[in-house]
Amino acid sequence: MIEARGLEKRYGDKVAVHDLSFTARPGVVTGFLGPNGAGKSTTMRMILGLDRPTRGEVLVNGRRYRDAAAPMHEVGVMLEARAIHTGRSAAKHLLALARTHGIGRRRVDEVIDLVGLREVARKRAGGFSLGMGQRLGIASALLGDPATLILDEPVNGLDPDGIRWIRDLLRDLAAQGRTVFLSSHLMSEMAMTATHLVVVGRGRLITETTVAEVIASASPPAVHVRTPETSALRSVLGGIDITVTATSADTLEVTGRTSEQIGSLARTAGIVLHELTPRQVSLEDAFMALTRDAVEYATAAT
Ligand SMILES: Nc1ncnc2c1ncn2[C@@H]1O[C@H](COP(=O)(O)OP(=O)(O)OP(=O)(O)O)[C@@H](O)[C@H]1O
Repeated sequence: MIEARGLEKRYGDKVAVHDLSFTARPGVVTGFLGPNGAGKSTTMRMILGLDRPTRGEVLVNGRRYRDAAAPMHEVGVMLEARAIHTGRSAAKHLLALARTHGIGRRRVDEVIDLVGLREVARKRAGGFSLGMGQRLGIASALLGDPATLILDEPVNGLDPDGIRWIRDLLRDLAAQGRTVFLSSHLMSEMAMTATHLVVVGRGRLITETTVAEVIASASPPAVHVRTPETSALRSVLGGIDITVTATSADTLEVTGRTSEQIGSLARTAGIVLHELTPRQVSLEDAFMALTRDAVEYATAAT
């Protein structure tokens, strides 16, 4: 469990984080989402005691991280994925880390298998691809079998296979009752891994919500319709709760009716349809709308 209460961080005149309160609970993957410069890294550093809050506090499993007796067993950390410049093999790197924390060789083997690095475990980690480096970073975070995981941009630069792998792994870890907290500035990536969201903009909390709620509150999905009879279709698609926009001579974007409803209406009126496609809500758009509002609010308030 991670609990931030009234967190604030100033660098001189610059307020990087302002009165930030949120909770990341065990058993769920919580995404920490915000555009560049929103204060995510600063908040993560404060969670880990690497930066001292100007005001407020943040507790991990009920106490300050720096007061933890065995930090690696409490919190697994991967801060911003960076290339690992090490001449050591992945296995040796993990073993060295394990030794300094009183963790046995068997656990090293376990995490190597868990992150799928068995085949390259004896190769020099310095030559790893970004994806392999991410896996090694996650293996290091998992070494102490921690109750809480904090990962900064873990999906950054991964290919679709890597994203799926990390999503499944993080969901499994949460299902085991762990707290999983990860940051990203990309809503679409976050929607694939997290279920809960803490959204920040300009150092302030915008909302604590769920991915499902963001999708539901986004502007209603449109249906893309292609027909040689646009004016006939327009006339049967009347109603105050419906909007029909022509996007070309033979295509319409319709909101307020499902594709099933449009198809049935067209059939009843004997109108030929060449295409009928429900559009996915753009999560990136929903996120932009959320953060844009906060920026406007901040501007209006000052
Ligand atoms: N040491 C520092 N001194 C002065 N300003 C800082 C310092 N660290 C961060 N900031 C500022 O605080 C704000 C928040 O930065 P932070 O790196 O926490 O954001 P972020 O959400 O992690 O962004 P990104 O996704 O780009 O890493 C930014 O405006 C940044 O320029």
